[in-house]
Amino acid sequence: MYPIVTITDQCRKCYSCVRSCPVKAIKVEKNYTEIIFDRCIGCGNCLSTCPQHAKVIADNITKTEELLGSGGPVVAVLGCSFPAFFHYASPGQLAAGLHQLGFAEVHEGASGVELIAGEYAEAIRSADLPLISSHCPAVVDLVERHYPQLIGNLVPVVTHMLAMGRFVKQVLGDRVKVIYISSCMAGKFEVQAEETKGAVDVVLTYRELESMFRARAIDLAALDDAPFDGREPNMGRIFALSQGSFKAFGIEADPLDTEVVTAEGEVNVMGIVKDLAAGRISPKLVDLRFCYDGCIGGPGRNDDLTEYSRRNLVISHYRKKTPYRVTPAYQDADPVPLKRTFSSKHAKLPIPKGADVKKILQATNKFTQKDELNCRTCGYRTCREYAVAVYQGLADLEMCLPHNLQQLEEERGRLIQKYELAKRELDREYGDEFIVGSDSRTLEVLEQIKQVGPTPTTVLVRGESGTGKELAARAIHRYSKRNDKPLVTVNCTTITDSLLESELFGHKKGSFTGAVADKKGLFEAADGGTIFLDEIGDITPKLQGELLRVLDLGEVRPVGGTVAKRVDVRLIAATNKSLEDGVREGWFREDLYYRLNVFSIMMPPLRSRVESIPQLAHHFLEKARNKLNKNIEGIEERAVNAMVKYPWPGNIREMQNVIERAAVLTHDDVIKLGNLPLSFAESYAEEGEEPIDLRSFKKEREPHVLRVEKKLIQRYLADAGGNVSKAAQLANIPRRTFYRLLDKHGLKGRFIRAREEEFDE
Ligand SMILES: Nc1ncnc2c1ncn2[C@@H]1O[C@H](COP(=O)(O)OP(=O)(O)OP(=O)(O)O)[C@@H](O)[C@H]1O
Repeated sequence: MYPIVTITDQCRKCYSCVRSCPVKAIKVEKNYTEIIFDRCIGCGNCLSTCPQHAKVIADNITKTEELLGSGGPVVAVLGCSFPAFFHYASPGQLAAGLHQLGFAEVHEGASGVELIAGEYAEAIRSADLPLISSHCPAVVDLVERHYPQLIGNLVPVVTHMLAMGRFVKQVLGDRVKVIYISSCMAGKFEVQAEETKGAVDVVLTYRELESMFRARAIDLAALDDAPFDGREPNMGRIFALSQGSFKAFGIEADPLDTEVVTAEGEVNVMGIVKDLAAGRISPKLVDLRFCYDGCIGGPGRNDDLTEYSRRNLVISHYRKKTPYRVTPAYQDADPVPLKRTFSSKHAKLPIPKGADVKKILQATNKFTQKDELNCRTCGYRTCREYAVAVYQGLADLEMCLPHNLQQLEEERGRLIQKYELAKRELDREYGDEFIVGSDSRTLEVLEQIKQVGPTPTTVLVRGESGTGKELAARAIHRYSKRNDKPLVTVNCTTITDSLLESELFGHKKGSFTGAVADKKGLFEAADGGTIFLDEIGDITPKLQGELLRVLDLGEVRPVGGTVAKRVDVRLIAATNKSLEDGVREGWFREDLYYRLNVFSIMMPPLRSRVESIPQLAHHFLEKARNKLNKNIEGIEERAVNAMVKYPWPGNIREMQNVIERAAVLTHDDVIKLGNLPLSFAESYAEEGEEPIDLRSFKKEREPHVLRVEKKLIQRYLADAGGNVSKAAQLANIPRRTFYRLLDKHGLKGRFIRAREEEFDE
């Protein structure tokens, strides 16, 4: 298991981790960033810099608890910096707390420092090339993974942590499990390495230990001191401090010395390692620690304390006496093997050619050197470094912020253009003359709209389907003082109830499956403007309740949220259902009904707007002409009359469709009666007819059929210019049948005569 885990859906790709990673061991995936463990040195920078806490330490508590519960002996070894973390308890109280958790013995890691001190002194004596200390696992990883040419420079001695693990296991036997507790992250990587496996079983951070105490309600400050086990350390206790290793190893540090170099912190360490690798420096020993302030500044440090107070706490522990249970087994133990080897873990990445880098730079709009801003927002120091990382698959193109901004700007321009087009299209669809008609009912509706438009009153628009309810809502908004703000239209029947709720009121992240982020609702989108809820009769009582709340309190509460937001929205609702029936039958809330029905407008059906039919017909022709881009000049009078005569249902949309269809069908520059569906010709033919005798269907039908048949024959002949063969073709019947029909209706002689006269001329 890798010691650092990415919580992928928490990552927002801010590239903080990329910026803070000293060895670029972060790969950018589509939705998150991931650690490349082959390159990672375990410095822990990505943990502390992630603002979303998307990089976390893998859980070692479970493993620790498993070991403690297994019945075998488990020994705790506390890192040298422990006094700087558990400042609220004495070392003895901490030891007592660890015993309560089930640890058989508690040791100080500082003893391990004293175990390896002699090896260090010997290594320095016999070295013939610059030595690099190997007690900081992050430095060891840095060399093994990124500067393998320096592997021979590493002091071939285990860290004090591993020395302690080997020491405890040598005395107590291999059955014992050793758990090392410190502020170090890299230690977690170190115990997994092939060369050092088995010495320490688990590495915990102080914070993980603290949460174990909390889970078991162990209050350290309330415990009596318990003695430590093993060998009592001395100078090893100051190892965690800056330059503490020299004191602990017995090396005299002299500030004027250029042979023994010491450096802490990422920048200094990286600088010295680079210098060594390049052969620019060759001191006798470089003592490196990756963390600033040494090990008391490790990634798992106690951030409540300053470096100064952490240092003081360690020094005061060094000076004080700590209770120890001294046993001969440890005092007289044989020396443990402390040598170790290192190996190259360098993962080679492909090296791009100049042309590859250039191509990547160009893909992010960098054509000249001036375009390379080196702004570092992508996490890389220079645009070229970033381009190389893209080539190596570590970074991706969308990480370049200036490029992204430019793309957004371009995209914005494109969207504005699209929006303008769509708006123009809409204006064409719902032109200024939005409600056409001069019949008394339409005029009455227009008057109502003009009156209610400028007020803040809620309006309920009623009427059959396709009678122009939405048109009326748009007109009301246009007449209102909010007409510079949005009109948001919602059709309440097209989506499910739960989705409609989140669409209208918004939702909080995680409030239901798929709610991956907070989302604003349409009420918020319409703030300052108007919302039009079409088919309001179809919403469920639960949603009716929420709606009532918005109307009463003027605030919306997002799904899954607790805090309501104020909105200023005017509501226009429409329905083709009888809400009164709804109230009676219980599917519509009475309180909401009264709240909506403050001002209601009834859209008249087409059948009661007969007077306006010619006007509407020309209006719809105009629309069809624009839509089809066809040059149609008008509608022949017969067709208009047929439409007036036609027993329309209520739906005006139907009339619009009839005209659009006719406009598609016509080959001329006018729409003719024949372009309308057949039923129009029939009803036109009935014009002036005597009242129908409903008593005998057969008797009544015959003359109607004959009349229509005759009219049709005449129409086909007219359309074919009197040419019988062509007329038969248009009617899609045999020529002989057509002749028979001409004969039957007494038209034969007339037409044939007419044709003959035509030829004579
Ligand atoms: N008086 C009118 N003048 C011009 N066009 C109209 C008129 N009435 C209706 N229309 C047209 O008829 C179509 C239907 O209108 P609208 O969508 O407003 O009706 P609706 O009552 O809201 O329909 P539904 O009940 O299906 O939601 C639209 O294309 C609209 O332009």
